Amino acid sequence: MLEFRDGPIQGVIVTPIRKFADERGWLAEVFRHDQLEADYHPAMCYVSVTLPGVLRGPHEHADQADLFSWMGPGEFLVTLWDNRPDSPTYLNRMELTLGAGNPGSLLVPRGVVHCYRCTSEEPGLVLNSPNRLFKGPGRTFPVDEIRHEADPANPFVLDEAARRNAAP
Ligand SMILES: Cc1cn([C@H]2C[C@H](O)[C@@H](COP(=O)(O)OP(=O)(O)O[C@H]3O[C@@H](C)C(=O)[C@@H](O)[C@H]3O)O2)c(=O)[nH]c1=O
Repeated sequence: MLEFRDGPIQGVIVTPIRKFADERGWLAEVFRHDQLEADYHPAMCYVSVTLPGVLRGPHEHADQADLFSWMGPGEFLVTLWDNRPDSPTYLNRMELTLGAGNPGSLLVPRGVVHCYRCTSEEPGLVLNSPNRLFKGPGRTFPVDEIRHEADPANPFVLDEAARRNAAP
């Protein structure tokens, strides 16, 4: 059984999202190539909405890095685990709260297992700007995903469930 400990994960980057608000509403930058290493420049972007209480993941990518942006509506609890045996932070776990109350983006390198749960009473929105195309050019390749959530006995699935059950 894997033993996790709380701590930073090498290569994970958390960046606050600054909202420029005025009488019309607000505007925020989501990513800039001058602030991202070239290997992490996004290849595409998609948006998803997650219903209250619902968990997406945990899973990881063999090659892709995800660049998530949470800016509301909604709030999320995000959990990451370093699953790279050659990493100095192997088996470290990070938890973050991101969304309308704490807008931010999160770079998740390959090999870092990740999941997020919508914790608000309203559905939550997230953008993802990964550095690879989903299913590759023309959607002709297999999906790059290791879906830990498919196995209820998986250590990442069990760790997420244990922490949620222990939460006040
Ligand atoms: C990710 C993705 C999915 N889809 C389609 C496939 C499927 O029919 C539908 C829902 O996709 P999924 O079930 O893979 O969605 P989901 O399980 O929410 O996948 C996401 O989970 C979070 C935790 C992540 O880390 C992301 O990288 C992403 O993999 O959308 C695309 O067309 N393009 C995409 O880029």
